[in-house]
Amino acid sequence: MKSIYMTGFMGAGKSTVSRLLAEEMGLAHHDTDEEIVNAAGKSINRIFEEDGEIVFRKLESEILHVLPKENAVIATGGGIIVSEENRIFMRRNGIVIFLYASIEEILERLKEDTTRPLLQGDNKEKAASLYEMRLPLYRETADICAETGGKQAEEIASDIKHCLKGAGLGHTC
Ligand SMILES: Nc1ncnc2c1ncn2[C@@H]1O[C@H](COP(=O)(O)OP(=O)(O)OP(=O)(O)O)[C@@H](O)[C@H]1O
Ligand SMILES: O=C(O)C1=C[C@@H](O)[C@@H](O)[C@H](O)C1
Ligand SMILES: [Mg+2]
Repeated sequence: MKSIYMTGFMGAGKSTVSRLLAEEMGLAHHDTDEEIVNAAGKSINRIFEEDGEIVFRKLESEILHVLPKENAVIATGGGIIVSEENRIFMRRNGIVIFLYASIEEILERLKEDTTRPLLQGDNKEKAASLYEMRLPLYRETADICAETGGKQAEEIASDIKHCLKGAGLGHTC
């Protein structure tokens, strides 16, 4: 089958849910953020600090293009959809699943997190404006939208699997 690209804002649960979904469906699992860290040999924070976001985005797009286009579940980074070329690539080559969580839920999930450079500092307005700017891009790129609020990762993975099996594409949220 075509690979599954999981998209959504930071903290939506892409890394967590994609791993479970891959296990449940017997597919390979990849995470663009992990691949970037491995390729660069340093953390995302350090890439942003030492090389800048533009270099990070270039690596992210390169990695997206070389990951398997079949039989894999791929967790993407929260900003992958900012590039139109990446959006077109994912739509053309795979099934795109948008994990939706409200900004309140995201800020709650990530309140202790120090690994996401774009959310460092206690600037909720900045996070909310990035979220609002990206929301239409997640929506327009998605084949399936999965609501994550109030659900455990296992339940979300299982909902997605059933949706895919029933070919119930086209959910909105
Ligand atoms: N459904 C959920 N309910 C509550 N917490 C969750 C849920 N899914 C994930 N989390 C928690 O939220 C945090 C972020 O999850 P995860 O790393 O999977 O997000 P992500 O979408 O991959 O983020 P990023 O875009 O930054 O890579 C983790 O601490 C994880 O345990
Ligand atoms: O939303 C974003 O722009 C990001 C999300 C993370 O997955 C990482 O890719 C990085 O922290 C940037
Ligand atoms: Mg992740």
